[in-house]
Amino acid sequence: MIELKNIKKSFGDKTILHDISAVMEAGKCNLIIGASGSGKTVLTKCMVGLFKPDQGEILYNNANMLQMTDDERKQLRQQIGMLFQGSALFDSMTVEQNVMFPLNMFSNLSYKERKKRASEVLDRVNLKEAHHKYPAEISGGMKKRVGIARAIVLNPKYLFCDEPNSGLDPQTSMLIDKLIKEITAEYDITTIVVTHDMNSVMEIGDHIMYMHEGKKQWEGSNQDIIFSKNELLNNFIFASEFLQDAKQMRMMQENGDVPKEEIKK
Ligand SMILES: Nc1ncnc2c1ncn2[C@@H]1O[C@H](COP(=O)(O)OP(=O)(O)OP(=O)(O)O)[C@@H](O)[C@H]1O
Repeated sequence: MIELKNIKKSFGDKTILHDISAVMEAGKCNLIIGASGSGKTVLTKCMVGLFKPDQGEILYNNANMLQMTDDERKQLRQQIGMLFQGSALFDSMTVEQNVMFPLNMFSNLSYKERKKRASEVLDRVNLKEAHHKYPAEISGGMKKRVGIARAIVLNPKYLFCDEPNSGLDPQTSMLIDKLIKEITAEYDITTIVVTHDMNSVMEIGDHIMYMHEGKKQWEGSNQDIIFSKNELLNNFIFASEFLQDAKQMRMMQENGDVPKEEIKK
């Protein structure tokens, strides 16, 4: 579990994060959603230690990251896996070499053990056949899978995914979402996903935090989100036809037929 307490962050005289408190639940997919510029990236960079908040606490299983020694922070960093936007693979390395990279850097395993571990995680993300291919030879969806394999190869307790569906077609996006959700539950990871994708919100959003202009405006589950009374959140999510349809279906199940113009109310 990760707990944020009263996080504030400014750049110069511009306040980016205003007093954010939230909980990222263990074994769940915790989504951070919000419009461009709302502070999602700055917040996640604070959470992984790339930015230092001006104020507040970031508790990883009750230990405040901001008060850790360098060694403690280094140890914590090794428990965090990251899936970057665009996958960020090394083009000059094969798929297998990309996945082995964190093991080469941070583990004491022998070459044979590292190869075995890379093979295990590549199998887990259904990339048995791609070990010796280069990133340029595989599809965007496969690159994301390699990125996921690399992010989990050190058995992290925490997984950060930045826009995991960017650049993917809807079907591949769904497969990547499903994989992230399965891995989160299987390995009991605290997963944080920054996304604009409303399909993901409904599919994998165990816990969702909505940010607007650097403030947390709402948090809840994908079961609650379509019935939220928060006007800013509603304007944001119901820009998506998909969620309007989801809400209509839910209301029809519960109350009988409801005309579409009623849904935004
Ligand atoms: N290093 C920085 N220095 C100064 N301002 C920054 C820095 N990083 C981000 N900002 C500002 O912080 C604000 C929030 O940016 P952030 O990247 O967190 O938004 P976001 O919600 O992640 O947007 P997007 O969905 O487009 O990625 C923006 O106004 C941005 O210009």
